[in-house]
Amino acid sequence: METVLRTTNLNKYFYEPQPFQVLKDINLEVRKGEFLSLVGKSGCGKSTLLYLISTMDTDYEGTLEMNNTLLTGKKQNELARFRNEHIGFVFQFHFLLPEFTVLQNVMIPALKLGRYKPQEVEERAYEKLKILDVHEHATKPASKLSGGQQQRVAIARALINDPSIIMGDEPTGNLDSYNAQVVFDIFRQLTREFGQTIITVTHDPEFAANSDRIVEMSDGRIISSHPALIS
Ligand SMILES: Nc1ncnc2c1ncn2[C@@H]1O[C@H](COP(=O)(O)OP(=O)(O)OP(=O)(O)O)[C@@H](O)[C@H]1O
Repeated sequence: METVLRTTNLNKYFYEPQPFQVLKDINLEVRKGEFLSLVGKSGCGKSTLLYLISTMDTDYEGTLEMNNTLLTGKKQNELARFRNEHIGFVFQFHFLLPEFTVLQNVMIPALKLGRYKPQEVEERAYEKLKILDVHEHATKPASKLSGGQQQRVAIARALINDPSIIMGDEPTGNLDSYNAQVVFDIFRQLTREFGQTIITVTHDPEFAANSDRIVEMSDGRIISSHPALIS
C-alpha cells in the first residue's frame, strides 16, 4: 500500500519553563486508507506530534513528507495551502462559527481553497452534510444543533475538499457513547469506501481497539505500533 505520511527522526524541544525534549526520534509511516490511533498517557506528546505532522508547527528537527511531498522547510503560505487541500481536521471541540449556518460553516474551507465554483461549493457542502446525516439542519445556525450534531458538521467541514488525510485530536472526547460510535463509524466508512487515511489521538480504548493500528507513545517516543485487536 502507498505511503501517505512519513516522518524521519523527528525531534522537538520546548524551552519554557525549562528546556526539555518533548518528541524523541519519531519515525512514523502511515499507509493510504489506514485508520490509526495514537495513544499514550497524558503528557506523553501525542498532541504535539499531531500538531507537527499536521504542518501547523514547523519548529522541529527531522523530516516530514506527505503525499510524496517534502514539507520540511516549506514556507508558511505553502503549508497553509497544502493543509487546506490535503488535510482535514477534527478536534474535540468543533470550533464552528455559531452565528453562521451549518452549510456556510462547511463551505468555508472550499471557498478559501478556490478550486470550485461557488455553486459547486454549496452542492459539495450539502453532499458532505448528507454523508453525515445532518443535511436537514443545513440552513440553521450552527449554535442550534446538539453537541453530537455539531461534531458531525465539523467532520463534514473537514471533508469538504476531499482531503487524503483526516487528523483528529480526541474527536470523540466530548461526545456521549452514541455519538462517539457515529463518529467512529463515519471514520471507518471514509477509510473503506474512499481510501481516506485517519490519524487520531484518542483516550478511548474501545475506539482504538476498533481502528486498524495502535501507535503508543510514552515520554516522547513511539514505544509500540501494532495492529488493533479487532479490525
Ligand atoms: N507550548 C508548550 N510549551 C511548553 N511545554 C509544552 C507546550 N505544549 C505542551 N507542552 C508539554 O509537552 C508535553 C506533551 O504535551 P502534549 O499536549 O503533546 O501531550 P499529550 O500526550 O497530547 O497529552 P494529553 O493526552 O493530556 O492531551 C507535556 O509535558 C506538556 O506539558
